[in-house]
Amino acid sequence: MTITNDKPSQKTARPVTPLGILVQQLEQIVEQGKEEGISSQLQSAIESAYELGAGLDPYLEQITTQESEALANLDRKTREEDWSQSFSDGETVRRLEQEMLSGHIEGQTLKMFVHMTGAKRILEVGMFTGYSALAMAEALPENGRVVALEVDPYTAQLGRNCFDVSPHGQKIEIMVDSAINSMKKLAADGQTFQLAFLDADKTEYKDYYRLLLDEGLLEDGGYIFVDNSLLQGQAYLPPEKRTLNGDAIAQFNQMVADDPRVEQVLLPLRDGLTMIRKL
Ligand SMILES: C[S@@+](CC[C@H](N)C(=O)[O-])C[C@H]1O[C@@H](n2cnc3c(N)ncnc32)[C@H](O)[C@@H]1O
Repeated sequence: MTITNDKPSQKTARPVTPLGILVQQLEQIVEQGKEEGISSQLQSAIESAYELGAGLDPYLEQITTQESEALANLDRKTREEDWSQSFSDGETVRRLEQEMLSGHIEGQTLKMFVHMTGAKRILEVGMFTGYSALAMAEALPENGRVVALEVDPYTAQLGRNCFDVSPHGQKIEIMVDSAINSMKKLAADGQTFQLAFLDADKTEYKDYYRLLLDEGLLEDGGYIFVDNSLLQGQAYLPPEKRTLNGDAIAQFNQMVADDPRVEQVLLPLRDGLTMIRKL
């Protein structure tokens, strides 16, 4: 059995989703089985399990509407960047990595959600190089707006350069500051949003959620989409297997589940995407 992965972005990116991690582990078990000469029946069973898992993401990529040229360009620029060098050189204020980018499937999902909800004012918390911001902007009408929050000026500028070559880029306004500061400013200005996408500091998700619901940033009937709500499986793995971020996500998920002001569903897409509706 040959294990291949044709997509250049996936060759170098380390797995950051429960499925990606599971597939990597199965790949190691398949190889180990060959070395240790296990029974052909067991070898064949683990190869089938590997095949089932490994085929899913490439298939989703294949049958999902292809991304625009502007999104493909943004993805390429993000992968070309040497993020660890940029951090060592002091260009980025945070340690960033290409794996942070949401990408094709999640971008198309968010774009579809914007069409379905008819949202015109969107708040993105955690922009990075702007893949999700631009994907959502592509679904907005001309008078729609995405306010994208990002603490790192370098990545915000990289995103801005990519937005400027898209016909939808002018719908995106970037605020460079800590997300909490920006959200407080927006609330003080009386700004409201119909849709918010949370994707910044996992340990601050609870604060973003409270600011949206308690400070009036999210309109009644509005939606919050939350990325990484499975956090590589740590949300449901035993507490001793969780990192600080895993703990934060598990607590955040429970807080949302216990909140009678909303209804929600956690979609097992990529690293988990929770859809929350304010009642
Ligand atoms: C996972 S990435 C966002 C990915 C992006 N949504 C996409 O689709 O490509 C998280 C981003 O949030 C930013 N971030 C982290 N903590 C932040 C904070 N406290 N305030 C504002 N931005 C923050 C990071 O600099 C990083 O660029």
